[in-house]
Amino acid sequence: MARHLITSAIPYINGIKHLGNLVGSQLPADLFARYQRGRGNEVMFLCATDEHGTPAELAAAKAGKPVAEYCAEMHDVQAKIAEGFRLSFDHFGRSSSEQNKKLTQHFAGVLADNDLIREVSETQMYSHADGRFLPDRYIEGTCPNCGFDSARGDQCDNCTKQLDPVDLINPHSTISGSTDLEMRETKHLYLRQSQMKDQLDAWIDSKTDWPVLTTSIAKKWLHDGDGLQDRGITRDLDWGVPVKKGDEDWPGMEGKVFYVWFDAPIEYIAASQEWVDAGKGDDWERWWRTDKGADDVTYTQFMGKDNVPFHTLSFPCTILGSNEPWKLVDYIKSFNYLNYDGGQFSTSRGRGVFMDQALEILPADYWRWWLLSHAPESSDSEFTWENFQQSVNKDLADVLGNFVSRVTKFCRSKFGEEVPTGGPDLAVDADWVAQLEQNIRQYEEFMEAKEVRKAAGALRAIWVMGNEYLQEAAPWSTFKEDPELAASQVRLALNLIPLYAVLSEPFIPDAAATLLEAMKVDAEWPGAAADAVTRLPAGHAFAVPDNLFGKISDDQREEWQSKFAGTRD
Ligand SMILES: Nc1ncnc2c1ncn2[C@@H]1O[C@H](COP(=O)(O)OP(=O)(O)OP(=O)(O)O)[C@@H](O)[C@H]1O
Ligand SMILES: [Zn+2]
Repeated sequence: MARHLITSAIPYINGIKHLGNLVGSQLPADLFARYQRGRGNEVMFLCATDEHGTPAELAAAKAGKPVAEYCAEMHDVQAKIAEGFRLSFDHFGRSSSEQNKKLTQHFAGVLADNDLIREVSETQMYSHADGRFLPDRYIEGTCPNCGFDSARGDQCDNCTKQLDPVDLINPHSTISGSTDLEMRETKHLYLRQSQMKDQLDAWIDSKTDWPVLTTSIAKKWLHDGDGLQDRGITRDLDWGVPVKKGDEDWPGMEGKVFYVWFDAPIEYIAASQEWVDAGKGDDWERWWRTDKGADDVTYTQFMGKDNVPFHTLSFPCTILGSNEPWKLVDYIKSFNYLNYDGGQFSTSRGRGVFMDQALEILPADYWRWWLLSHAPESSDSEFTWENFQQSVNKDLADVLGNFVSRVTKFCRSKFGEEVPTGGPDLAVDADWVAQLEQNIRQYEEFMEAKEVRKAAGALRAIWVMGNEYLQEAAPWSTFKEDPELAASQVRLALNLIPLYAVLSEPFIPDAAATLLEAMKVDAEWPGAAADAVTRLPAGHAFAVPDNLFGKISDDQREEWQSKFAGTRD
C-alpha cells in the first residue's frame, strides 16, 4: 500500500473563498486524495486557514472584533463550507495554532544555528496617522518605472516590477490615506535563500515531471536579475508568531512576529500535529520525518500559480536549510487562474461566485464536476453561466444521470428490482470490453499524473460508453423478441453503475454514494474490465435511485447570471 501525503495551499482567513480559489488548490487536492483512497492507498490530506498578517488584522477591525476571535469564527465558517463541498481533509488546521507557533520558532532557531538567517537593520515606512509600521502592500504611490499611479510598495501591478516602498513617488498609506510617512530604522531577520540557490536549482532541475508552470516560475525566481534574493521573514506587527530562536528569546527582536509566508507552509506539518492532538491519529512523524518512517511517503502539493515561489524555493529552503530529516515535497501541481465571466474573480472587490453562494444554488457535485473538468491547467480558464449550464446538463444529466435512470427503470418495469437472469454471460463483444479496459486504465494514468482535465475527459468517455451501449443494444426492443438477451444486456448495463460510482467518486462523491447505495454494493476499485462488468450476479437486489442530476433551465441560468453580475459587499 502506497502512502500519500497531500496538502492544499492554505486559504487566507479574511473572507469566504471564491470558485477560483477552490479550483486552484483545495478541490484538485481533494480529487487526488479521494482517488488515492479509492485505490486503497493510505492518505494524509491536510489543509488549514492562513491566519496571520495585516489583512487579517484589518478585516477583524472592519468586523469590529478582536483578531483572534475573528479568525476563530472565520475558520469555522471556512471549515463548514469545505464540508459542504465534500473536501475530505483529514485535518483542517489553523496557522495560528500553538503547534505551528512552536514549530515555526523551532525552524527559525535551527536556521539561525545553521547560519541561514541574518539580521538586517533597515528603514521602513512608519505611518504617524496609523501609529504603526506599514507593510509594503499598504503603501501605494506612483511607479518609478512606468508611471502607474497606484503601484504598491512591493510590486507594480501594471509593469510587474518588484519595488521597495522607498522607490514609490508620492507614497501614501492605504489604511488611512495619510501621506505623513516617515522612514524609521527597524531590525529584521532575513532568510539567506541566496546561500541555497545552487542546491535549490539542482533540486528543481531534477524534477523533470513537474508541470512547466511550476518549474518555470521557480526558474524565473532563481535566475532573473541578480538571482534568488534573501527574504525578510519578520514584521513589526502584533498578530503573528512571536519571533523566538527555538524556545529562547531573540535579543533585538522583541515585539516582532514572523512574516506569514514563513509560518504558513510550516502549518502543513503543524496541521498533522493538530490532527494528533485532536485525537484523530497517533503518529504524525511517520508522515513528515524521514528518520521516523516517512521515507516511503509520496508528498504532493496543490496550489495556484502565485503560491509557487514560496513552495518551490522558500519553504524548501526552510526544510533543507534545517538539516533535519523532514520530508520534502515530491510533486508540486500548480494551476493558472480561473476567471469569471469576462474578468477576474476578486475577493477584495467581491466579484464572482463565492463558495457559500455556490452551495446555496446547487449541490457540491455540480460545481465539482464543472470546476474540475475545466481546471485552469495549461492556461487560464473562464467560468461562464452558459458553459456551466451546458456542461452540467450534458455530462451530468444527459450522459450519466440519464443512463442510470433508463437502465434501472427499464429493469424494474420488466424484470423487477434485481439483476435479471438469463441470456449470454456477457452481452457485448470482446472489442467493447477491451475499449472499456483501455479507458479505465487511461483514466487511472491521468489521475496518477494529476492531469485533472484529461482525467475528467477519460471519465466522461467511460460514461458515454454506457449510453452508447444502451442505444445500440436497445434492450426495450430486444425484449420483444428475445427477453433472455435483453436480460443479459440489462445485466451488463446495471453492472456499469457501481463501476461508474467508484470511478466517479473523486469528482462527484455524493452521486457516487447514492449509486452505491442504490446498487447495494461496496466501493471496489475495478481490476480487469471484464470482471468489473460481471461483478453483480443475477438475482442481486437493487433499488432505483432518485434522479441524480436535474437540468439547469434557461430561466435559472439567467436568474443566476444577473444575481452574480454585480459585486458582493
Ligand atoms: N482565480 C484563481 N484561480 C485559481 N486559483 C486561484 C485564483 N485566485 C487565487 N487562487 C489560488 O487560491 C489559493 C488560495 O488563495 P488565497 O486564500 O491565498 O487567496 P488569494 O491568492 O489572495 O486570492 P484572492 O486575492 O482572489 O482572494 C491559492 O493557492 C491561490 O494561488
Ligand atoms: Zn510600473
